[in-house]
Amino acid sequence: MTPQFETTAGVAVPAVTAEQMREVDRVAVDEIGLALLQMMEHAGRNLAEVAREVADGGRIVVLAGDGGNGGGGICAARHLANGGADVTLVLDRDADELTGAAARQRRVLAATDATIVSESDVGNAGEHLRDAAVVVDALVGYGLSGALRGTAATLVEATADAAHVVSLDVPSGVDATTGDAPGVAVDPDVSLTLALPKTGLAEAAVGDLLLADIGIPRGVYDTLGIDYTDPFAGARRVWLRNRT
Ligand SMILES: NC(=O)C1=CN([C@@H]2O[C@H](COP(=O)(O)OP(=O)(O)OC[C@H]3O[C@@H](n4cnc5c(N)ncnc54)[C@H](O)[C@@H]3O)[C@@H](O)[C@H]2O)[C@@H](O)CC1
Ligand SMILES: [K+]
Repeated sequence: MTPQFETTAGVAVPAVTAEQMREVDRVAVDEIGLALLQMMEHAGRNLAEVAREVADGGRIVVLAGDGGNGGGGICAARHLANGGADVTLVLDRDADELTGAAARQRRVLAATDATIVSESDVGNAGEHLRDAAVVVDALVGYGLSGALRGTAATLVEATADAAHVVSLDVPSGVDATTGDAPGVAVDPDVSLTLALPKTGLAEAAVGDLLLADIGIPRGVYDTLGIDYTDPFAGARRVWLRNRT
């Protein structure tokens, strides 16, 4: 039985596997014409607003990988810096290794006064996270393959002592479909998942669960035969709970 979620207003929200979400992404981009950067901007803006609320004026550290999840985190760092927050971006690889949308987001971030730490400067990962009011986890989302390894794993281990952790889409290290953690995984206070909740979020430790509207038109879900009712009612994001 596919786990179901619902909004606090009682609207049923279907959960999807990583594979199904990849299909949603593909149809949105290839068939409907929505650009990845458009969806990523909504992801990043929502993430920035959530992180800003939790930080309450304190320092924010964003951990970012090199995929769509990382791109959303780097975008959030821009919106946070634009709003005057004290933001540090810590990358799990060197900045010049970033590709695609994540590279584009990092290029734009350079026009803010955010501090950018590349993998080679990470050194003692805990150092960068020590006095953060909020750590944003944008290392890996539904693109996880196997147990977290390398700098991403090191950074995830350092989040254990963080005051507050907000994960983008899926806590890094958690399998979006099953909820299993093959290796280390983030144990967040809040997870901000995108467009539709993933089936694994019903099983994993996700903290409080928020669903963000990233502007996907219902025609994408209709094309894929996903029974979708708008859960947002005009809001940018809504709280979800497991549907018993
Ligand atoms: N419609 C959607 O669902 C959208 C999703 N977006 C984001 O895009 C994400 C999916 O993007 P991608 O497919 O690029 O994948 P991810 O960004 O989830 O993960 C890929 C990255 O994780 C790293 N990685 C994977 N397994 C690892 C492991 N075991 N150890 C260390 N590093 C590992 C890869 O090197 C790569 O850098 C979603 O989770 C979401 O955050 C947004 O960009 C906007 C649209
Ligand atoms: K994540």
